[in-house]
Amino acid sequence: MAANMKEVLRALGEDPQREGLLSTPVRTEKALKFLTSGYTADIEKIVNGAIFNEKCDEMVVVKDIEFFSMCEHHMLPFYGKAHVAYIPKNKIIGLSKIPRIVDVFARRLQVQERMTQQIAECLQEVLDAVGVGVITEARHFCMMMRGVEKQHSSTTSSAMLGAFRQRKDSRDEFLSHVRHNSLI
Ligand SMILES: Nc1nc2c(ncn2[C@@H]2O[C@H](COP(=O)(O)OP(=O)(O)OP(=O)(O)O)[C@@H](O)[C@H]2O)c(=O)[nH]1
Ligand SMILES: [Zn+2]
Repeated sequence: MAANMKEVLRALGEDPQREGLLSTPVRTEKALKFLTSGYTADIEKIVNGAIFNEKCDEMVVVKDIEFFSMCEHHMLPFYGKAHVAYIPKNKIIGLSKIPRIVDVFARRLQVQERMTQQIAECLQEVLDAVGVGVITEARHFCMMMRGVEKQHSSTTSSAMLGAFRQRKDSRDEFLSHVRHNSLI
């Protein structure tokens, strides 16, 4: 990857041998590998057995989870917040695992819609929940720095599974949590 980055620098009209760029191909490779590390993540390892039997069937919401992803069309960042909810079937997940799962699917070349769906499907598979809902809100650099150059537009995408798809009251409860300012 680093060798190819050298060629990219040359194609840009740069001199890869100048001092400031000498380590750039290696740095870029490292950065890109980190930003796409979700491809090699192991969900089982990440969840690490943190699934607990608990007599609980009320909605759990973890909101305002920041994420950074890369659009697969331009390889430019899109970033924002994910809001995740589930209704347990007497099985709950360690709370920190939810942002970890968000990162697994954010750290890839993505479209926002697919990322949102993948987060929901992964949680559903891990938890066998009554329902899972995911809403993401993001700003896309490919729409800001270039192209249509809109600085203020944001994109919302959602994936509703199980009860969240079938029942308006569950969806509404989730949406009211997302809309309300934090209590703390
Ligand atoms: N649905 C969706 N589209 C995205 C996402 N990220 C980037 N895009 C869009 O992907 C499209 C690619 O369109 P093309 O016409 O092939 O590419 P382009 O000529 O660079 O398009 P412009 O951005 O309009 O200049 C653009 O409309 C982008 O806004 C995403 O997460 N979801
Ligand atoms: Zn893009």
